[in-house]
Amino acid sequence: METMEHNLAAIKAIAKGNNNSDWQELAFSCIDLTTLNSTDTVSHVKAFTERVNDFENDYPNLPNVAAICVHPNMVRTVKENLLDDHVNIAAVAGGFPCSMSFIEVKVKEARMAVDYGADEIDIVLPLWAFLDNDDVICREEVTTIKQAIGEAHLKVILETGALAEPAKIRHASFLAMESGADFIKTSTGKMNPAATPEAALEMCLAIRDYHRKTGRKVGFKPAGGISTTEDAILYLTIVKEVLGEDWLNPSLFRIGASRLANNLLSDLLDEEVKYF
Ligand SMILES: O=C[C@H](O)COP(=O)(O)O
Repeated sequence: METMEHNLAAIKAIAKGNNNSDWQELAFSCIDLTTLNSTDTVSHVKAFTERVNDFENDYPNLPNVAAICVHPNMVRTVKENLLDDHVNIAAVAGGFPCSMSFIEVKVKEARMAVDYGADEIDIVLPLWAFLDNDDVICREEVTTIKQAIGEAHLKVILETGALAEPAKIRHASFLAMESGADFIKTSTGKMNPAATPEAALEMCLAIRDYHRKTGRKVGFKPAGGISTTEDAILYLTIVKEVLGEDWLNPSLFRIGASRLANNLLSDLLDEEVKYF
C-alpha cells in the first residue's frame, strides 16, 4: 500500500506537467459521452446525439468523442440519429447498475441492445456473488454475456467503491479479464465513491500483469464522478505510466462521463463552453 501511495504521488506530479492541449484533445477523443438518467427521454437522447453529429462542423479542428453511452432502450434512438460512424454506441445492460437480475434477463437485454445497434456493452460484475466469494457465478455471468453479444465489445464494471480493498479490486479485475472482458471499468456512476485514482492504479497494474501473462491487451475505463480536466489528465497519466503509450487511444482507453466534455472543451478553447 505504501508503495502504491508513493507511486500515485509521483504520477500526480507527472500529470500536472501533462495538462496541455495535446493531452486535453486526447482525453476528449476518449470520452464515452454518457446520459444515464431515469429522466432520459427519446427527445433528449435524440438532441444529445445531434450535438455529437454537429460537433465535427462546429469544431473541425478537434476530434469527436469516442462513443455515446445510454440505457439499452435508448440505443435505437441513437442508432437512428447518429451520423458520425467513427462514434460508437455503448449501452449499459445486464441489470445496470446493480446487476440484480436473472442471467437469462441480463443476456437478453445485452443481446437486444446489440441487435438495436450497440457496438459496446457495459455490464456490472455481479457483486451479490463476488462479495460472497462466489467466483464461479461471476465467471459464468461474464462469459455467458460475452458469448451472447458476439462481436460487440464488453466492458465489465467492478464498482470499485464497493470493493475498497486493493486485493479485492485486483481479484475482480482478473476475474473479469479471464472471463473475456475487453475493458474493465471502475464504476457505474450510481454509487459513492465512484472512480478514484487509487482504484485506477490497482486496475491498471492488474491489466499490465494480465497482459504480461497472456499477451492480451485489455482496455481501461474510469467512470463516475469524473468532471474536471485535471481528473481526466490524471487518469490518462496513470494509464501512460503503468501501461504505456499503446493504451493511449480510444481502442484501449475510455473515460465514462456525463459532465467532463464541456469542461475539457472550455479548457481547450480557453473560454466557457456549454455545448453538450
Ligand atoms: O458510465 C458512466 C458513468 O455512469 C458516468 O458517471 P457520471 O455521470 O458521474 O459522469
